[in-house]
Amino acid sequence: MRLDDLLSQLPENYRPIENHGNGDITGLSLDSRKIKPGYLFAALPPSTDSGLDGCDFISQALKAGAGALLVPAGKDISDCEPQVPVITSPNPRQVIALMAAAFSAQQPENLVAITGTNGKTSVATFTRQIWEKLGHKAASLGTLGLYPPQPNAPAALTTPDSIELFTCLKGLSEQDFTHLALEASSHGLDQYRLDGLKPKAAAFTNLSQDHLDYHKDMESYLQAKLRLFENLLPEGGTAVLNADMLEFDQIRSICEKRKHKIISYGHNISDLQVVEQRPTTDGQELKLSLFGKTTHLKLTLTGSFQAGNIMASVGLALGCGASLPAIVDTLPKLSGVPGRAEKVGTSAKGGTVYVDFAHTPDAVEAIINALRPHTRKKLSIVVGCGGDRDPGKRPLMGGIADKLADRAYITDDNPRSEDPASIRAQAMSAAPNAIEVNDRRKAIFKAVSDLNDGDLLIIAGKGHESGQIIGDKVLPFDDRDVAREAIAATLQEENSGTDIKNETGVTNGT
Ligand SMILES: CC(=O)N[C@H]1[C@@H](OP(=O)(O)OP(=O)(O)OC[C@H]2O[C@@H](n3ccc(=O)[nH]c3=O)[C@H](O)[C@@H]2O)O[C@H](CO)[C@@H](O)[C@@H]1O[C@H](C)C(=O)N[C@@H](C)C(=O)N[C@H](CCC(=O)O)C(=O)O
Repeated sequence: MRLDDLLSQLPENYRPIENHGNGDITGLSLDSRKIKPGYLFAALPPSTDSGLDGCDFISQALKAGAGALLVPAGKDISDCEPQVPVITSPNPRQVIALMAAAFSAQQPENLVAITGTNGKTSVATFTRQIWEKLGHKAASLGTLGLYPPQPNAPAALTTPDSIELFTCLKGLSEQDFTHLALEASSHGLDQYRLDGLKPKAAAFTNLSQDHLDYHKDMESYLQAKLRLFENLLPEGGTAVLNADMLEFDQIRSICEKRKHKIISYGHNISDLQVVEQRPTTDGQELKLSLFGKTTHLKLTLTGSFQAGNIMASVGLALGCGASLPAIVDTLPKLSGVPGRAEKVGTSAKGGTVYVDFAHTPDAVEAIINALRPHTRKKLSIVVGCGGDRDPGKRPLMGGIADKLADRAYITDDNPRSEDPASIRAQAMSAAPNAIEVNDRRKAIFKAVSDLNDGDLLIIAGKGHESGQIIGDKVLPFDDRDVAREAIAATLQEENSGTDIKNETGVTNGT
């Protein structure tokens, strides 16, 4: 594609301010290591103080055959002596996303995006399942990757970078996927990774403290998420908003100004209202008011918060034109999301073990409250906090676990480059009754071995993840596998009479 043709497809007010020359563009990349001959290289400024500057890789990109450059306006790159067209923009991140969307050209026709601190993965998964059950070819993309899996699918990030994202959307369209539910992380929205997306509907699940290492304060975090409704969802698109959120009125008024159709949901009075919830042994029974009409429903999903997630998915499916009765018919058949309130087994003495991805104060509180009705006896939780991430969360998470659970075990999550003992100490500072265990595996073994008949254990933090990040290494670690091993050990202990508690290595506790 000719560079000028590509640029002419961008909205007028987003076109780069300078354009020196023209040429054929064979592809786009924001990573010099992925440049092939004829590609345009977008040299992006760092997104954080410790990030790298893409302009430092221009020479490398030119050596690899870059056919054009996109650089930040005002940046002097004369040292690199580029002999290719150079375009400049005050916001190259946004411009490369819009270019990626124009270059890839195709997106599934029914595309929805979900933002919010918690629940994005569940809502994306349930929305995909609803569509599948209605007979559509549907996919979901987010923290769990692309489902159904496809070759060359984006990996690693919840919201992939713009080039991976739009290449993926094109691939899905070419394979006749008509529906896609996409998670929109606050990093992704803030870094314009999704600009150029054409969603029909967007949902805001909730807002609580997370990612303040990046966004600095809650207002900036909220503003990043609001970009989905203010900048990406087109006029007339459907905004699915959680009426239980403190920020509901603020978000609703933004959506009204943008002339979005609004569908509210939640426990408060709303279009898709959860009026009553009753936990059952294998799920829950709901009394709903759907646009004023009372409806009773049985879900095979554990966890009271799943009712809200289901309502968000109903709103998104409505926003893409499905009929309410048809959607409601699919709901009893929806299945849970891996690593989200996932039941992994029962210990020898009869305690049930769940794994959940909860890694924010709010999510820890929500999962405890959601699973509490499912136990007749004691509820325990294993929890840890990530290194190199918002340290303000640590005492909050420790405090909530200590206060709401009958037994809290504080251990390591992904310590990354930080000293795990120091992270645990910050969580323990607000958790006077918690038990500190200096190794996640040992903590899970101890918590499982402490379970008695009717108890319930939540292993929080890592959900579906299959690795633990220690230093710069990702070591194999899946909470579900470790929990199953620990459960097997209790059965073995019961059969052989050995005491595995002596092998749990608890270093300190109160
Ligand atoms: C903090 C953050 O979000 N950083 C993202 C940001 O990186 P950055 O631009 O600041 O810095 P950099 O990656 O060090 O490099 C700068 C530029 O130089 C380029 N480069 C770098 C090296 C090289 O040899 N050649 C080269 O061209 C890079 O491609 C990049 O364009 O832009 C990059 C390109 O899009 C992202 O890959 C990178 O995500 C990093 C890997 C990351 O870990 N992000 C996490 C925090 C994230 O985005 N998480 C969210 C939320 C998850 C959740 O909700 O829990 C997500 O959506 O996953």
